[in-house]
Amino acid sequence: MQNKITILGQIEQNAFIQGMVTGELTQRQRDYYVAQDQYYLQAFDAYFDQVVAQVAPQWQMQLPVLGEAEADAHATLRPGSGVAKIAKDSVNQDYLLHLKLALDDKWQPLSGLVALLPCIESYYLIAVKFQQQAATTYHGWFDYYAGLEYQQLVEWFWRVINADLQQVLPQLTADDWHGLQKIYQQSYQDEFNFWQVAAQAAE
Ligand SMILES: Cc1ncc(C[n+]2csc(CCO)c2C)c(N)n1
Repeated sequence: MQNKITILGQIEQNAFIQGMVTGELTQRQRDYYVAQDQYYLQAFDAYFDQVVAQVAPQWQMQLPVLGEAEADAHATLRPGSGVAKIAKDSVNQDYLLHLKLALDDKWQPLSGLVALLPCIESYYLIAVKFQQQAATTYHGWFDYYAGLEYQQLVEWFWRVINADLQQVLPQLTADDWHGLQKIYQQSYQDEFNFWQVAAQAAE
């Protein structure tokens, strides 16, 4: 998991994240991020449902229900009319393809959960890290992802992955284990790339 820490560190230094912390993002950067994320979340929701359908009913029942606050978190980025004209980019497509392939991997739902975990946990870890120092401009974003409701979703993922891992561990070969680590790793890399292209969209 060493690499996770490295990539998360890079994400934290990314210019878009830092712009949310200091309150200095251009309209174009915000529009670009929100446009890409609308495409992303649409696909993500379907993948998420697919994975949840494969976990034990006991876990399904414990899945925290998120309210509408996430849309508000996005709204704090104040997207403008430029959003509608931005097409899905290749970083986004590569990320979604990676998720799709992970959901077809033989270890389900584990490989799906492991692929989706960085999407879920990285936002929480970023928000917790910068919540105290973030300027008021985009504070709603940090408050939402560091908040109790979102934290419960992250903890659900960690619990379900741990339980599932315990169960299948005896059957996992070294190659399988390596494959799962690579899936997790790649999602972190794709998260980083996603922030990078948004940062680069500055005018
Ligand atoms: C590129 C990208 N990666 C992760 C998230 C975070 N995220 C993914 S799904 C979801 C809500 C759960 O239904 C959240 C918070 C994002 N928004 N965009």
